[in-house]
Amino acid sequence: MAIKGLLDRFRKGLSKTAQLFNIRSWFGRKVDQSFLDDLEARLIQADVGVKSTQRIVDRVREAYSDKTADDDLLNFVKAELKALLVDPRPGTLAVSPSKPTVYLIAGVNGSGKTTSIAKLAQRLKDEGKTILLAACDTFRAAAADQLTVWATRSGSDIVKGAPGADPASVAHDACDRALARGADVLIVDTAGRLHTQSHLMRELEKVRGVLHRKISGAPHEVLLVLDATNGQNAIRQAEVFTKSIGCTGVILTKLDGTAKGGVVVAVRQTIDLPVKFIGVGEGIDDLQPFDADTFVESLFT
Ligand SMILES: Nc1nc2c(ncn2[C@@H]2O[C@H](COP(=O)(O)OP(=O)(O)OP(=O)(O)O)[C@@H](O)[C@H]2O)c(=O)[nH]1
Repeated sequence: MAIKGLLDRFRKGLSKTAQLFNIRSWFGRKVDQSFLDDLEARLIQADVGVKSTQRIVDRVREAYSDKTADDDLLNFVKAELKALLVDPRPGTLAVSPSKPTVYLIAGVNGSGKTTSIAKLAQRLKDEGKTILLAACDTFRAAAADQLTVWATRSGSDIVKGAPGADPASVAHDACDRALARGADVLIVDTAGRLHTQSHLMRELEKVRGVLHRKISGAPHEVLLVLDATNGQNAIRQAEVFTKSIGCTGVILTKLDGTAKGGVVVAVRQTIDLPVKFIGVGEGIDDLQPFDADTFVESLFT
């Protein structure tokens, strides 16, 4: 997508957070304690996180005390946010040298997992790849049906088990089919789980184990789907999942529905996971690769 188109899509999707960050409306104000308090409150409200907020406010205090807020200060705040988002790791998804590349997708119910898998499948399909979906959420009866609808729409193949079947055995069958058919990518959907349900965590570890045994280097990414509207709670979920299954990246959904867009900074700073994709709407094109520059620019329109 052209840079301009991407920026527009980000802007539209992030407009709620951008309303909080309307520093332009503060132009002409003196940078005094009341200004710094306002800035702090906005950053906290946007769920940037306490530590990162403090760092930004301190840096603004050092550089701008008793000056007047202007474009220069705005650019300074943007640069501070970008610095907090710098990530040396590649933003793109890992690709295995041999077929199939396996992506394991996890996240609590309602986080936007199924929708994100559908959007990801469509994206990879558009790149000319063949996709196999594995419906390993056998816990929730409707999950496989939902995934089947999306598989049909994106023209992807799907492996599913009977309701209540062992998810690890579905994963096993999916690996066999992906290998037999030479699929480029195997995307594995898993049950949504709450961190209090340790048996479900163990189940996820079991699925991971099957993928690892069946396919060289798999899973090549373990992507955690987090709902941005949960703000700091999403961070706590991420800590639990990462401990259990070693996530490699985050898909942060529903940024369009929240002013808590600052949670992107918290994900990077608190749990040290790269945000790989962000969801900025319900449409099939609304899963976008995360780009720190475009993200920050979209917050200050
Ligand atoms: N506005 C908006 N809605 C989204 C986004 N991603 C997902 N949704 C919506 O969130 C709701 C839940 O999404 P699902 O994909 O069903 O969530 P899930 O995690 O698979 O949940 P279960 O199927 O219950 O396990 C749906 O109504 C989606 O359309 C997004 O980026 N923006």
